[in-house]
Amino acid sequence: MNSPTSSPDTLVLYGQAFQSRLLLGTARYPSPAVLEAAVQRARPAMLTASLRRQGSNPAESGSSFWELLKRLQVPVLPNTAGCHSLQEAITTAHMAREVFDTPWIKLELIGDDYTLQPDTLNLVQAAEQLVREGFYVLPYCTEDLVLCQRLVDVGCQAVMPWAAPIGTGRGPVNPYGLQLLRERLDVPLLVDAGLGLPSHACQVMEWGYDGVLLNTAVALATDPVQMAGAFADAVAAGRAARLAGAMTPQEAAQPSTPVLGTPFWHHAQG
Ligand SMILES: CC(=O)[C@@H](O)[C@H](O)COP(=O)(O)O
Repeated sequence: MNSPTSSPDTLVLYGQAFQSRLLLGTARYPSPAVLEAAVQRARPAMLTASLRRQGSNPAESGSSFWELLKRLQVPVLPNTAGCHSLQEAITTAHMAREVFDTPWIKLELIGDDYTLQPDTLNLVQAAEQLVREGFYVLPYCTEDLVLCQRLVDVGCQAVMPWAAPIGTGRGPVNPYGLQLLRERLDVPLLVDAGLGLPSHACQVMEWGYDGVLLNTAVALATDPVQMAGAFADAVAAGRAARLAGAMTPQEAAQPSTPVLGTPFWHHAQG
């Protein structure tokens, strides 16, 4: 984490600036060594960690996973993965704040076990309570515009819609909905879950998303370290393209090499 003014194009969430726009999950890697190498390659803004899934207390020494997290020196974003009720998510967030000594929480409240779709009916209430308690809440949600607007209304300074169900790697299944959401909401938006290829990440960044959070596509790649690098490069490329301003697609072919006149195209002529 850096000061908000350290670079001209930083990701700023809850007033804190990050040099990378990629957030990585830490589950399902073949080994701690591979996870470590993947993180070193991608240098993500944050690493998610689940208290419930790791099943041990990071405050206790001797747990190799928690030791590894500390060694990596990447900010940890605890999550409430696996929580199915509002109270369970709130309690897990409280525990995470205590053990990680951080106000950050990725709020995951599962409403359907088959699709792992978030419980959109209770998510807003959970987010509202955690924001009121001083948490920096990053809610995992669907791309529903009204839901995302309500999350912003209750104080979420960033929102994380899915591209597709967690772990499917299908990429953005509702491109129209995700693009519409980007147009309508003026807060940082990060796509969380369902990305399978670096091109998916690049695509959502080109649409103007501020970052992506992913896990499975890197952890289950044949070479997770190389894939971590590919995603980091894709996120940076998509962001650069967004900032560069894409050309407008044309109906008809236009020769890129004019036969006569100047080889330079002046905007005034366009
Ligand atoms: C680990 C984590 O934070 C996941 O909850 C996240 O949603 C990533 O999803 P994928 O595994 O589909 O990338």
